[in-house]
Amino acid sequence: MTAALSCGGLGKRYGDLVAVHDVGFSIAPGQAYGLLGPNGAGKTTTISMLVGLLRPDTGTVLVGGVDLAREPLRAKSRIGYVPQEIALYPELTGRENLRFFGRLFGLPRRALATRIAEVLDLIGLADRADTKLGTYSGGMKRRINIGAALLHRPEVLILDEPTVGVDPQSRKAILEGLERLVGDGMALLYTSHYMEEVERVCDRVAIIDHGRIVADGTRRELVSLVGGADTVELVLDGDVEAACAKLRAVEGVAEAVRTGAASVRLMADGGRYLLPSLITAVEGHATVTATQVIEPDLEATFLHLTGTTLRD
Ligand SMILES: Nc1ncnc2c1ncn2[C@@H]1O[C@H](COP(=O)(O)OP(=O)(O)OP(=O)(O)O)[C@@H](O)[C@H]1O
Repeated sequence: MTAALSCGGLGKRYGDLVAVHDVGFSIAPGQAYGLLGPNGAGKTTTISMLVGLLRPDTGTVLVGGVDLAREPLRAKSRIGYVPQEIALYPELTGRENLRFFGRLFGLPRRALATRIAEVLDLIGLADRADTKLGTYSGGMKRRINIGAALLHRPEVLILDEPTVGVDPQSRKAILEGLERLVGDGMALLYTSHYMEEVERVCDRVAIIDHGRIVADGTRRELVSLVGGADTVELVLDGDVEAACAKLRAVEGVAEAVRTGAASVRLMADGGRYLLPSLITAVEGHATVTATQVIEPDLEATFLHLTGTTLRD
């Protein structure tokens, strides 16, 4: 089967900074692929190259087998792109905003009215369609943004952190809407630094850090990379930096990083059995006031592979 979207050897530099290096993956119709990485990892730069907004220094992008560099219009017509920034008209209603974008895509007037009604249903905003956009919450505006990207029935939908700054109700509507689209055969590229969303929406995930894909696979494949290691979170009272150094030296501890003024997160094989040793190790520097042991998930995989947390 021809991939809905594939790329290989993608690279981009900004002066001396390597923003993206040798990124490649392939997404089948009906598959949701996640790019998971912290701010600055290179997600937006990668997406900008995939949608034809930024010319790659190296590599190729194929949309449904069509080469983006050779046939940009044909390739782009198959993509729906939802950027991070919202660019809509506050004085127009939700429906009028969609109409504006539909005309921009050159969709015929009559077909457009029907399509707008379908899209409004899909994004769960049919009942608010005729009120001015200026009265919408951030999450509702984001849903209109997603609707605009769907009007021309793209085969691939690319979303750049679609739930940042979004209220819980809209977040739920967005995630459910995306799951329905994927169920109907759309290919999805979803970027986020929210591990729970990527775990929920995506069949396959690439972990991206400093512009490189450090691992990719199904959730299960990625989590198995951590082996049996648990994540242990400690809240400490005292000299946290010195305590962190002591924790790193405890046998069985793979990494220990500070995650806040008084908190440390570490990875350890059989972490739950190490708690007494951890508490003893920090004695003289700090007291452990709370502990939590978490079994491996994508966040743990990320920490294991990169030595940093997703949100620092
Ligand atoms: N136009 C630019 N000029 C110079 N450096 C840039 C430019 N755009 C991005 N960068 C740098 O490239 C790196 C990757 O940025 P990018 O925006 O792709 O990351 P990201 O993972 O999307 O993060 P965010 O979620 O914050 O957008 C960062 O170090 C960023 O500062």
